[in-house]
Amino acid sequence: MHDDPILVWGAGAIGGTIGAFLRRAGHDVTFVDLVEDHVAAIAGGGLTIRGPVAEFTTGGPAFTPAALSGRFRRVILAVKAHHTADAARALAPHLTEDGYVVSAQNGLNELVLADILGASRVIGAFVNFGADWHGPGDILYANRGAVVLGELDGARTPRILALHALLRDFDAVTVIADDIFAYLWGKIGYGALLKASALTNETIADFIDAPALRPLHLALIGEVMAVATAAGVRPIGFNGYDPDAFGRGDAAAIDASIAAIAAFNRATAKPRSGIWRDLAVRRRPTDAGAQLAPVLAMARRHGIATPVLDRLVALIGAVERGEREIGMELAENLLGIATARQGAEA
Ligand SMILES: NC(=O)C1=CN([C@@H]2O[C@H](COP(=O)(O)OP(=O)(O)OC[C@H]3O[C@@H](n4cnc5c(N)ncnc54)[C@H](OP(=O)(O)O)[C@@H]3O)[C@@H](O)[C@H]2O)C=CC1
Ligand SMILES: CC(C)(CO)C(=O)C(=O)O
Repeated sequence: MHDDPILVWGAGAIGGTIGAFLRRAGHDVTFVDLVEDHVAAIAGGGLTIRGPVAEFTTGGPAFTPAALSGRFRRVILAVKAHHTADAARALAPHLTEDGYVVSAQNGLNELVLADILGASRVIGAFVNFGADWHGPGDILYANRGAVVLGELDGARTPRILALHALLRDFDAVTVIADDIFAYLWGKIGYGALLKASALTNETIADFIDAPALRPLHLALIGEVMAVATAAGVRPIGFNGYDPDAFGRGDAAAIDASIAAIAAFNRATAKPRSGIWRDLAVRRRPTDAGAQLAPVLAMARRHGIATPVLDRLVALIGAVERGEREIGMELAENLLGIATARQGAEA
């Protein structure tokens, strides 16, 4: 172990999986998490990765934020979007002036991190592998998926090359992007489908494959693409998702993309999204609103209507507050907004 230590902040499904692989590869990894019994399990050598991709147990120094001391040059942040600002403020004293935080998250958290830590101390990342935290030290690594890194300005710096080499010890096909925001916006479109699927108990694959829901899929992605275009971003696809197909309304290419996304999501041990798991299993607030907040704010700034995304956030909020129950009725409610919108535009 002679490289710079790595701090994983948020050692749940994503942070725990990446950190465990790096630890197994011989890197000096320290873990931070709010969940005390999970921290104790990791510190006691009981961090288990299980599932179809890999099975092993490791461990390493692990602390709650309050118990951590020292400063680090390399931090991997993997908390949910609604915890990003709190985590950034808590980790700031542990980040060296010349260090960086890489956001292994869904959403546009890089913008929040840049505000709090300064843009030069932030590296972007996009992750689409599947994992679930099942209990202290117990993480299901359900499927491999795209892992992409990038400096916010796309530069090929020595630190991005070094981070790339590091993360290839997690997934050998990790790539560096010239425009990481294009990938993050790609995940926002794809993620809108995942969020809508979380209103039901359907698997992601069945939800995406349902012909009756196609107007909803088109409306969700259409709204995201409209905001991305206004923001000057051309989203990039991954793991079957082809945003260009949706952007140009190419029916055959959309069919192929939908089929490929469904196939990708059938080959996983995590058939439902993290948001569904928070709503249905863990019964706690999700980060759906926080992931979409900057997108909806940009839509408002550009005068773009997003009725379907607005209703999606509202319905997830209603489930979080216990006012609505997950079920197909909620997807049909959302579908009604989508078809009304498409009718008005026809
Ligand atoms: N899981 C997946 O398959 C995928 C997840 N993602 C994204 O990855 C990110 C991480 O998600 P995931 O790993 O699933 O989430 P998890 O809830 O499994 O892990 C996050 C961990 O961070 C802890 N935490 C929350 N706030 C803080 C804080 N301020 N300081 C330290 N620890 C904190 C959480 O504790 P507590 O539980 O108490 O909040 C939890 O243990 C999210 O942005 C998610 O959308 C992206 C692709 C796939
Ligand atoms: C479903 C998954 C793993 C992406 O494939 C995801 O991003 C999530 O659970 O939020």
